[in-house]
Amino acid sequence: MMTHIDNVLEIRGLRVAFGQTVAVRGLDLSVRSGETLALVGESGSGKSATALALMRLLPQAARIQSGQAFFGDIDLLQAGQAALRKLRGKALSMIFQEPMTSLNPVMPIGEQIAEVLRQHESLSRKQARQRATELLDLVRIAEPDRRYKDYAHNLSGGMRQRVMIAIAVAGNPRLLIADEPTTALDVTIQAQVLDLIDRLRRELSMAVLLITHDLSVVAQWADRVAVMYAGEIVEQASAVKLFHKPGAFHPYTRGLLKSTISDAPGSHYRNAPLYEIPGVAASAVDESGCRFAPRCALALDSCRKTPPLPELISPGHLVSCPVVQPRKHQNSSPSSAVTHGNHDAFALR
Ligand SMILES: Nc1ncnc2c1ncn2[C@@H]1O[C@H](COP(=O)(O)OP(=O)(O)OP(=O)(O)O)[C@@H](O)[C@H]1O
Repeated sequence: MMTHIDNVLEIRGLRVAFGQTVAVRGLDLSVRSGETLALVGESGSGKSATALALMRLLPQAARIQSGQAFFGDIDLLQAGQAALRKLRGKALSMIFQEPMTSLNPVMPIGEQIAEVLRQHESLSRKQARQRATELLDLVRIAEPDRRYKDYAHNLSGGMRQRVMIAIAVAGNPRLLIADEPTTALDVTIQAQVLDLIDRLRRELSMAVLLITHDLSVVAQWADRVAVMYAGEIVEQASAVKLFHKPGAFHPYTRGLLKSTISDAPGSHYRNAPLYEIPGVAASAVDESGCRFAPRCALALDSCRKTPPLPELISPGHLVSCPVVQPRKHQNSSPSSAVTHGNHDAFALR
């Protein structure tokens, strides 16, 4: 097996558990070469567990129960440590939320980059220094020669994240996994860092799997969006479709969209009132029916019993919800949808 020619990564049936808690339950997802795919969902939905499973960096307490994740012809979930060492930081790279914890506090940042370079390729000290300085320049750190000798604590949060990005792209990755890369930063710095990642994506022809809970980030920087709820992908669509076109969306996605005041130019959710999805996130143990049903105003009786399967409702738009395909379920009674007077999903179709 290997990935389809257009895909850099193909995940099938990924299941990750922390003891009894199933964090990721049968996740299917592909990342296309060169695209930014945003993996979106609220805290605890399993985004980080997915990323860490792909990198094979899950904590001891976690176990990959099943699945495949093809990166070229390598199944990341089966690969041995030697194969993983050859991939990580090179063809497959990751940046994390808090760069301070990943940088060595007692080694100048330039030297840290040079050291990573020397692990990748056989470079002389001088060549590694030269290339590290170029990388600092690539991530737009001014006066890279001088900054080479700085320590992490001399840098602002945004600069530290730039250094981490320089390290992550040093091996020319085909896929960069960015897990909440800007959550710890001020909003203006966030935009700069995301712009940087996007520029590098184009210049280095890499794909980006952007993990975030922030839909305004998605609207601006993603090509496609996968919405995750309680360990499953409930919807996949292009960002254009999600933010700029009316349509039928998964009730959870609609809640997310409504709860985000999107500043994206032209977004039809712009200035929408802040909206909270009622209820708490699904218990990670309960297995039956749709995981979102207990919080869903549109849930049918059948939703509580049968897990919904993903259906292609328009080109490139997959939804796991029978309610957004009402014509196929004319005999079911959309009881709560009627009593709540919430016909959006039907009206928009
Ligand atoms: N170290 C751990 N031990 C036990 N359970 C964990 C651990 N890490 C995560 N989990 C559980 O796995 C599930 C998914 O967590 P994960 O961190 O992947 O979510 P997330 O969507 O990335 O959330 P966040 O945005 O808060 O990081 C959660 O239900 C969480 O309780």
